[in-house]
Amino acid sequence: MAFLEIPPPKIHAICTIRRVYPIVFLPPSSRLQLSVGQASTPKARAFSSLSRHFKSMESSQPPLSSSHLDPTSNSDSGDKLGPHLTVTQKEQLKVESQVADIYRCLVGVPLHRQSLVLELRREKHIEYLTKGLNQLGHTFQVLDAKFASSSLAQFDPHTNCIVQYHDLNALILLCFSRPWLCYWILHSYSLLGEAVDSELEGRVVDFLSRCQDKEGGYAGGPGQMPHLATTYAAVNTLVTLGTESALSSINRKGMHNFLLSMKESLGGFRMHQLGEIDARSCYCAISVASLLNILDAELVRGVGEYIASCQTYEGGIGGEPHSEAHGGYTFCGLAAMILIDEVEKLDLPCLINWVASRQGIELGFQGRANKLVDGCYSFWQGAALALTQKLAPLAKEVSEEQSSIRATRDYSDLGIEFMRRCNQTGPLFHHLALQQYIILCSQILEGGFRDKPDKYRDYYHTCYCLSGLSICQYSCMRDGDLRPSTSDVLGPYSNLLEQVHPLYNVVLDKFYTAHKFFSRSSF
Ligand SMILES: CC(C)=CCC/C(C)=C/CC/C(C)=C/COP(=O)(O)OP(=O)(O)O
Ligand SMILES: [Zn+2]
Repeated sequence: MAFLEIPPPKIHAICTIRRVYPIVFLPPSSRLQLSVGQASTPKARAFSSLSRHFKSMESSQPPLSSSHLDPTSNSDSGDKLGPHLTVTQKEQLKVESQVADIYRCLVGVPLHRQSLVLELRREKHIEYLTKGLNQLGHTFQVLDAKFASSSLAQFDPHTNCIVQYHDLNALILLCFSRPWLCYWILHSYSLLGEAVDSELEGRVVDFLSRCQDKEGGYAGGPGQMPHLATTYAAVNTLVTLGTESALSSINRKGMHNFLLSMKESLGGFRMHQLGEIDARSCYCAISVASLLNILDAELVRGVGEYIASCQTYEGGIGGEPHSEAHGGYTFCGLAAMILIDEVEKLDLPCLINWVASRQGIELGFQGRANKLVDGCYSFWQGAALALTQKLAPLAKEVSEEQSSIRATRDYSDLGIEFMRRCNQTGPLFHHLALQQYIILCSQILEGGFRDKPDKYRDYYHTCYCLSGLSICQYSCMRDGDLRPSTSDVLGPYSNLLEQVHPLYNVVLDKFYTAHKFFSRSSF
């Protein structure tokens, strides 16, 4: 077959596929594409795909899909993929083909040029983020629901309704609230090692103070109802700013009352008054309480049992009991369990097995079985596995004695203690392969990151692709290591980002500052 003529060892040299993957990544659909391609020799084909790739990355516009791979196309060429394939199967083949095209670009590229191709475009990302920050500067008006959505969705100007969205996760979970935009942009900025000036910092603190409900908690905008997800975003933003005025602007007593008022009799938390209860709302509540040093037995009661009841037969965690396992909820459930020190209630080996199996042939993660790869799961799934590296390999039984200790348990140092633990194993995912997906398939050369080839960049994916990249880079750290070794950072070492605290997804140094600040006083 023609595709076999492409020499495989070059890709192998960039990313040694050790565990799940074959020596070289060439998915079956690449055979199809090569067989209908124009170029006549393997080298010519590799170079024509190289230039197509660069063109599409440079324009930052999604490349047009070729009609024979368009899953919605009913033309007879669509049948070349097989007349009996479902829409999802066709979409999967299309993604595999696009990703294969991108990776094939590296075939024959000399090592010193590979490093260029794998470079993190820091300046461009900062430029893209700064554009968003400047909008924040304009008193946040431009980031109201209608405007904020421009990076995620298109609005019909007549009805003011969403007519098209680019990422359902971002859309349904985050509701375009402005604290989320603050968090995505400022956290990305801090991962890149950038600080904001004091004028902008003051505006952000002032704006978030206006989102803070007088009874506690944060809303998506001034005068709106407080919500756990926006509360999480606002608190993480203020911790990321890390100044005295940012940290002291949080009403911790009010926050404790708000979290208690969201608590439901069986242990879970409601997202907002009369809102839904799920693993995500539990994580938001627990993460915020832990960061602010207001976590106590009253807030923790029943959370472990609720989250354990969301773990499915597959091993991952679903939103609610009996829902499908999903990477987003798996991260939330696992992180919350660690923060309340009840991780033994989960079937950990089964969870690890499920998450590790979500890293696919494209080298990135999917969110759930039989769905498409997406750059944002680099964090949700990657961080879940990074968390398990620090846990004892097997779940332990809880004794009666241990559960009685819980009633008087001090939760204030769990985030610190967790980072002191050494890794029990090496990474349980392919950390170099994932970096390859993030840099080559999600990174936009003009700045920002996207879900996958053929999608637009947005701040949500920029935040979670960078967070996932940081998780990968630091996943091999051993006791006493100050920085990751060069062999664990794909591309030039200048790609190295700041380290994140995987339980909260804030930069580690910012976490330490906040921890010290909130340890000083009780609320
Ligand atoms: C802290 C916090 C708010 C965490 C959120 C965690 C998170 C990302 C959850 C995902 C939930 C969900 C319903 C995804 C399905 O989207 P989809 O069907 O568009 O995507 P898929 O095909 O990849 O499953
Ligand atoms: Zn996504």
